[in-house]
Amino acid sequence: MTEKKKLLRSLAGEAMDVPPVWLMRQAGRYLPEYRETRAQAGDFLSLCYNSELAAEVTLQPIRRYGFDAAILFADILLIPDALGADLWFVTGEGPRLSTITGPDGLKALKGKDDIHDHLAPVYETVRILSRELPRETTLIGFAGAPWTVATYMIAGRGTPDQGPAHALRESDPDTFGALIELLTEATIEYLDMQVKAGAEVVKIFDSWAGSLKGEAFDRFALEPAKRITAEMKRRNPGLPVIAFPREAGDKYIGFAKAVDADCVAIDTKVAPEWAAEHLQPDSCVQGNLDPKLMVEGGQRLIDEARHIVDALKGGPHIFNLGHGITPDADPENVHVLLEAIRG
Ligand SMILES: Cc1c2[nH]c(c1CCC(=O)O)Cc1[nH]c(c(CCC(=O)O)c1C)Cc1[nH]c(c(CCC(=O)O)c1C)Cc1[nH]c(c(C)c1CCC(=O)O)C2
Repeated sequence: MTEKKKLLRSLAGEAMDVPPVWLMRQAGRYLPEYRETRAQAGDFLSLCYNSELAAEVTLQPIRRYGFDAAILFADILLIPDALGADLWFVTGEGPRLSTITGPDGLKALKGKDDIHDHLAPVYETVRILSRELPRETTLIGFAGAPWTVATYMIAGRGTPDQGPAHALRESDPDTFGALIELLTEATIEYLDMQVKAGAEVVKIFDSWAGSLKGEAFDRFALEPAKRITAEMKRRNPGLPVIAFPREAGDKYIGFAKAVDADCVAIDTKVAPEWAAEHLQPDSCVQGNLDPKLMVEGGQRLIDEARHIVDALKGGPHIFNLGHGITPDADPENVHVLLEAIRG
């Protein structure tokens, strides 16, 4: 009999003394082997669309550290790229896109079913990974949530307060609503292809969910996540879903249940004890070490990692960071972290 993978056991609701662990952005610039493979690909986007090399960088942190999960190497902004927006990355600054400021910009985009030729290399990356990953490692597929992706499509770049997206939401609710609708539908098609190619879990990254308040949060963060999850589970019965409405604050309460997600990922602002009390009764909780500690290292890293494990060990928990590991993290500190968690 084959043992169920550890990450899948947590997602199914099992509490464990030693939780499964993986890190957001575990394949990335803090690893010298990543920087080398990216240079070989040319640049970040070429790496995302080079299936062999994208699979290689996905596997690098698995070989080095033996994480319980691998996350497909890609980016949340490949969806706008596939829909026909222009996308490029400015080194040291971040993404740039053509902007959507009204109905014309929206009309110029492709339909939800016209994305697959463009995204075929991503599906191929997933197929390679499902062949090459160790038996015990779970393969996570992902997409950005419609709101977070829309914030980049509207502003044409990352913004501190998502101001342009909020402004369009107020001034042209039809265009804004239609963009969210298109992204919701395209995301379903995209994630479904990832699952058909071998992804065992999907995660929905809503990095800017926290800037939506009150009813706007329910309409543009919760509702799209709920629709995506429902359709993914209808098409793929038993598929586990991780939702990450980052910085949702009190809106974390009841989110997993309302969305029917198996797991909710929490950011660094959430106290793990609070998550144990308010979130774990509904679902598995993923998180939430401060990525700064991966730079700092030392006893604080060990103490904080153990604190999180202890606070959440009464229910299902996947150990992770509260946001992505940063390029200045020390690769040695990942060993320190794993030793603190696994002993
Ligand atoms: C908002 C967002 C993006 N991308 C993503 C999000 C949501 C999560 C979050 O809030 O961080 C998600 C993402 N981006 C990447 C992954 C791959 C999987 C993983 O290892 O976690 C995932 C899941 C690779 C990446 N995506 C990016 C890199 C760095 C690119 C490089 O190699 O230079 C990686 C490894 C680039 C990227 N991509 C994006 C930005 C704003 C940037 C620039 C900032 C930065 O440079 O860190 C958009």
